[in-house]
Amino acid sequence: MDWIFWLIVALIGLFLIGGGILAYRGRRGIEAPVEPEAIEPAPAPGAEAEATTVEADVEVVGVEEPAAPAREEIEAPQSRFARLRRRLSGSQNALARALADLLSVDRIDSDVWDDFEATLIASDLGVGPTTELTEALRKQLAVEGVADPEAARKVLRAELLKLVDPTLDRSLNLASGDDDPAVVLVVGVNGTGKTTTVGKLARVLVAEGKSVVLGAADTFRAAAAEQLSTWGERVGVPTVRGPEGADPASVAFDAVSRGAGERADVVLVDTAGRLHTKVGLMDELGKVKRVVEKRATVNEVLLVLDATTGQNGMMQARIFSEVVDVTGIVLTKLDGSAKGGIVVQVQRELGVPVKLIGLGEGVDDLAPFDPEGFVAGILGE
Ligand SMILES: Nc1nc2c(ncn2[C@@H]2O[C@H](COP(=O)(O)OP(=O)(O)OP(=O)(O)O)[C@@H](O)[C@H]2O)c(=O)[nH]1
Repeated sequence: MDWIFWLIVALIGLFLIGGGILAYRGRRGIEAPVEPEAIEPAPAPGAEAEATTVEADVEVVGVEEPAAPAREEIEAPQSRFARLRRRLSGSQNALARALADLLSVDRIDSDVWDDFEATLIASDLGVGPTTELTEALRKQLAVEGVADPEAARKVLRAELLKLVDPTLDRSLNLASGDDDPAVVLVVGVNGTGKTTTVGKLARVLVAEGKSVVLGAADTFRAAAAEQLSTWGERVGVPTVRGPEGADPASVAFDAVSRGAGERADVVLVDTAGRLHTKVGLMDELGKVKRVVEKRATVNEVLLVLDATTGQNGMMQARIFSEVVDVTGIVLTKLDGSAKGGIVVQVQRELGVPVKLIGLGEGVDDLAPFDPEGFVAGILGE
């Protein structure tokens, strides 16, 4: 009977070992990290040909992963703009000075008007708006006079506001399709503050709870992609970039594909803006837009202009607007410019509103443009 006893012991042993293995495997199954499903964005109809060329053109070498998702509190838009207002009302502001001078004289004779006009032109208001403003003020102040500076100031405020045009829609169009992200192309000459603007804008959007992907399509300068990746890490969003000298359209396409694959809300694409030749620029930016549009709709083309460059900036604005359909202007470095008049001139010439302004090098120094606040700043209020 011994053998029956030993058989029972062996069976119990086997049962216990088998059960242990099963229990261990079961636990591992729950604890094992779930592999993310690879999402391959489906090419848009008709996109295959150019997308294939694009992929053959260049290999996108890296997708910089963000260090950690950042969802910090950022300064409210109104208070960001209030800082600009304070900076504008500083004494270096030519427009503010001209207006203050006008209000301080007892009698406005033709010399005073001539000086006034010259200062307005020097502040980049443009000849047309300068003439309009002077004419309107001459008419109204001839009736009401400047004896009552408060009343005169009111006239000035109203006329300036008319020039800046509070009726324009300055909101960013970030309406995305069901599956596609909203795409914003940021264009402009290098050095105007494009990359910085993309970074600051990403920060604002992330703080609003939006998911963002950055595209470093400024492949001309390796440092530009590096700079954008740094912003991406800082803000906690991925940056899609290619090797130095890669086809910008390819990088832009990949960034938008990645955004679509991840169901991101917005893809911000930083482009290179070398004004080597108008044709070259047209080819480059035209191709970026065309290729991106095979994957998703381009919602906004934001032109970044450096307010300190005055008439040179206006020339750039004209060229870019001929090359690509600009939908909004970002005026940077208004903090360091005595030439706030460029807001009026550039809107007039391009027929496109200033939507955002850069007012410093800090991470929160980008604000939505507010016409009333801007005019108040110019008037030193
Ligand atoms: N004062 C001030 N400086 C700014 C503002 N916006 C950008 N800058 C500075 O302008 C310089 C150029 O900015 P970038 O963002 O590198 O310009 P970019 O157009 O991308 O040029 P590349 O980097 O050459 O492609 C940087 O030193 C920024 O910090 C602003 O609103 N005010």
